[in-house]
Amino acid sequence: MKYIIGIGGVTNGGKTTLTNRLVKNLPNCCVVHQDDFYKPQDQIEVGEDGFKQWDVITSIDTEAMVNTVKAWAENPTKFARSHGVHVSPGSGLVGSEDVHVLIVEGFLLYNYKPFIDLCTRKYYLAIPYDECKRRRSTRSYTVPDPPGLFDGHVWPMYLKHRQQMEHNDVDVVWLDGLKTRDDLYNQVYEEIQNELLNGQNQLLNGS
Ligand SMILES: Nc1ncnc2c1ncn2[C@@H]1O[C@H](COP(=O)(O)OP(=O)(O)O)[C@@H](O)[C@H]1O
Ligand SMILES: NC(=O)c1ccc[n+]([C@@H]2O[C@H](COP(=O)(O)O)[C@@H](O)[C@H]2O)c1
Repeated sequence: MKYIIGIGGVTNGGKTTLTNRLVKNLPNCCVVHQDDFYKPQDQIEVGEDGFKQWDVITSIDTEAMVNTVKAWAENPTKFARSHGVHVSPGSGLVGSEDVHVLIVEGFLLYNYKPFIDLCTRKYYLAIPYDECKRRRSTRSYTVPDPPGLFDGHVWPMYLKHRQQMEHNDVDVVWLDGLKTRDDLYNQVYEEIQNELLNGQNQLLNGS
C-alpha cells in the first residue's frame, strides 16, 4: 500500500517541523521537499515590483518534483533504500514492508494539478499575517529576504495562491498552525495511522 501525504501551507506555517517528526515515526516513510526543486537563482524572474519572484509556481521545477514522486510510487523500496531510509520487513500489517508513505512538503503544493492528483491526503497549515511575518523575520534563507519582500511579494502571493486553491475546490485538511507542535503532530499522526489501518482492513476483508 502506498500513501502520498501533502504537507502544504503558508511559509513558516510549521510544515518542516511537522514533516520531520512524521517522517521519524511513520513506517517506511520517505520525504520530498518542494524547496529542493527551486530553479537556479539566475532563472528566478524579477517582477515589475523589483523583487525576485520566489513565491510563484514558475520558480519551481514542478515537473521534476512530480517525476520524483512518481519514481517513489514506481518502486518505494528502491527509493527508500537509495535515500537511506530503513525499510522494515513485515507481514502486511502497519509497520511492515507492504506499507509505504511519502510525505511531500512545500508552500505551493496545491496549485499544480498533476501533483494534486497523486495525493492520498492533503494537509494545509495556515497562520495569521502577524505571526507569519514574525516567524519569517527570524528565518534565514539561502538568499536573504530584501527589505519589504514579505509585504510586497510573499504575503500577497500566499493570498493569491490560497484563493486559487479554494476556487479550484482542492479538498485540503486545514491545520491551525498556531496550535502547539505536539498538538499538530498528534492530530496528523493519528489521522494517518487511521488511514493506514483502514487500508490494511480493506485488504484483509478483500474489498
Ligand atoms: N506549532 C508551532 N508553534 C510555534 N512555532 C512553530 C510551530 N511550528 C514551527 N514553528 C516555528 O516556526 C518557524 C518556521 O517553522 P518551519 O517548520 O520551518 O515552517 P515552514 O516549513 O512551514 O516554513 C520555526 O522557527 C519553527 O520552530
Ligand atoms: N529555498 C530557497 O532557495 C529560497 C530562496 C529565497 C526565498 N525562499 C523562500 O522560501 C519560501 C518557501 O519555503 P518555506 O515554506 O519553507 O518558508 C518562499 O516564501 C520563498 O520566498 C526560498
